[in-house]
Amino acid sequence: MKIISAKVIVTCPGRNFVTLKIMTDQGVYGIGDATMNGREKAVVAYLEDHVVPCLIGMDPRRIEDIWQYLYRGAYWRRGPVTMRAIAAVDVALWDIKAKMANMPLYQLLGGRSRDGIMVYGHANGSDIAETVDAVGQYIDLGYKAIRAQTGVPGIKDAYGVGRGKLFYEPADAALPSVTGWDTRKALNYIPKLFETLRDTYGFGPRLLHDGHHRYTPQEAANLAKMLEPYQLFWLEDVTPAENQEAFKLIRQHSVTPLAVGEIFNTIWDAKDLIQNQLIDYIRCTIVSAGGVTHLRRIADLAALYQIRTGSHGATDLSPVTMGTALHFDTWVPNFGIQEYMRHTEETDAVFPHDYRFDKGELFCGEASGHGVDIDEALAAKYPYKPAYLPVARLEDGTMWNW
Ligand SMILES: O=C(O)[C@@H](O)[C@@H](O)[C@H](O)[C@H](O)CO
Ligand SMILES: [Mg+2]
Repeated sequence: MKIISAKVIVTCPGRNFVTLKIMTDQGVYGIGDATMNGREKAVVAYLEDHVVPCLIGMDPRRIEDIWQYLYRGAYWRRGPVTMRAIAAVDVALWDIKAKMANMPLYQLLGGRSRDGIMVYGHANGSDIAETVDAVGQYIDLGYKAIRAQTGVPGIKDAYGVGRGKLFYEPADAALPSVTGWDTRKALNYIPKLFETLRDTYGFGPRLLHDGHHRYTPQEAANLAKMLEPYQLFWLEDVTPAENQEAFKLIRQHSVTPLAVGEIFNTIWDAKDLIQNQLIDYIRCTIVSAGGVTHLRRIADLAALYQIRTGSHGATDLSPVTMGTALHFDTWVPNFGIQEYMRHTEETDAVFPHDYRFDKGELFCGEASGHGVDIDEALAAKYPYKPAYLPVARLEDGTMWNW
C-alpha cells in the first residue's frame, strides 16, 4: 500500500482551517487538521514544501515510523508549526488505518472506556450579572460543566468576554486588536463572580476558569487560594508554563485543581509538571501535540500520577480535531473532561461529521475512521481571510500575555 498524493486545503467558513488530505493507491483517504490560529500559512508552507514531497510512495500503514521520520528526520525538533504538521499526517494515517480495519478509531486505540464524553462550554459576560446569566443558559442547555469568564470593570476587553455567547471567537481582526489587562482589578473581581455563581446555582454545576497566562506565580497562588471556597473543577493556564517550576509556588498555597497544556507541543513541555504532580489536568490536544501517536504518550505518562486529560477544544480546533479527540476521549483511561465550543453552521457543513451533543456530553459515531470528512467543493467557496488573535497591554502600555 502506498501514499499517492496529499493536498493541503485552506478554507474559511467563518474562521480559517487548514486540512491535510492523504490519498492512497487503494482508494482509501485520510483527513488531518493542521490549523494554527493566526499563523495558518506557516503550517501550510511546512506541509506543502517539506512534508508532502517526502510522503509520496510511503506505506501509510507505518504510522509510528512516519511519525519518527518527520520528528527525528527534520533534525529541528518540536515547536507549534512542526508538531501541527506531524499531527495532520498522523491523524490522516490513523483515519486511513481505521477505515481499512472497518472500525471506528476508538476501537483501534483499545476500545470504549466510557459511554459519553463530558464537555464544558464557555459562558462569557461583560460583568458578573451577564456572566451569571450566561452560565444559567448553559445549565438550561444541559451542560454539566461550564467555564465562566467575566469582563472586569476598568479593563478593556478582558480575556474571554462577551463577543457572542455560544460562538465566542477570539481571532476577530485582520490585524491583532489591542485588549487591556490589570491583575489587581481582576484579583478583586473574579472571586466575586464565583461567589455569586455558587450563591445562584449551588455546588451542582462544575465551574472552570481560564487565567489565560495573565498572573505571576505569586498572583496565581493568591487567586487559586481565594477561589478555594467555590470548589472549581479547574483553574486553567493561571501562569505561563515555560518555567514549569513556577507551579510549585501555586501548589504550596492552594488545593484548587490546576490545568495546563493547550499551547504545549510535546511531552517535554509537560514532563516536569506531570512528574512533580504540579497539575491535575493535562490539556494538550490532537492537533497541537503531534497527533494521536504522541498525545497517547502524554496521557499515559499523566496516568502514572493520576493526572487526567482535558483536551483543548476551542473553535480554532477544527471538527477534524474534535472528532479525533472524541475517539481518543472514548478510549483514554484517565479521561477528565473535553472542552467544547460550538462551530458555526458553515463550518459544520464544510466538515461533515458523525459526533453529536446530548445533555452535556458528546458522543463519537460508529463510522469507520475518525468520522470527519471535508466537502472540498464547499470548502473552496470560503477563501482564506487573515484573522489574528488579540494582543494585551497593561494600562501603561507594557506588552502583556494575551
Ligand atoms: O481555553 C481556551 O479554549 C482558550 O484559551 C482558547 O480560546 C485560546 O485562546 C484559543 O484557542 C487560541 O487560539
Ligand atoms: Mg485556555
